[in-house]
Amino acid sequence: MTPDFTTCDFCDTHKNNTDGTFRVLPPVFKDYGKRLKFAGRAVTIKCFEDNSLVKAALDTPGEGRVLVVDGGASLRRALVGGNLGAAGAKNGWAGIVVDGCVRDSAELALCDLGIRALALMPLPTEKRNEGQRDVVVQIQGVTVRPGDWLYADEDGIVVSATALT
Ligand SMILES: O=C([O-])CC(=O)C(=O)O
Repeated sequence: MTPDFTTCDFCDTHKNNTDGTFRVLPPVFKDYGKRLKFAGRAVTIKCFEDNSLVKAALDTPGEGRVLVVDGGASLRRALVGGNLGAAGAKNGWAGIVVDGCVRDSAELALCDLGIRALALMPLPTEKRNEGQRDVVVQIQGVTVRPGDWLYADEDGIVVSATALT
């Protein structure tokens, strides 16, 4: 089911927010998944050119949440590919937002969840089991905390400390 919201309406309502509870991600993310519009609470991962924790998360039930991956904006390795995308969809994740790269674009386009990332990169990571989960991350300089609400549609991606209606 497509969620019923628009990021533009949220921005109209919250554009004067000054306490940082409403945040807008920079418009640098491209869309690679089957769902353009998705929303859910954030689960965060911070990692660098190692997707061990991303795989571990997507292999567990997503319960409608969004996996937010602070990959340090690396353009050198792909943190999500076709297998991980398919696992995320099968396990009920609403979406994946990667401050970094993904690969297997043809397969990702068939995955029934949202996938946003900076770019495509065919090189995979080396899995060294390094990284952190459930920490405060910076996505393109914007803070995302575990449990924040993330809303993505054709116009952009916004993050809020509370559920938006
Ligand atoms: O396993 C990886 O590193 C990413 C990948 O290629 C996939 O998800 O298919």
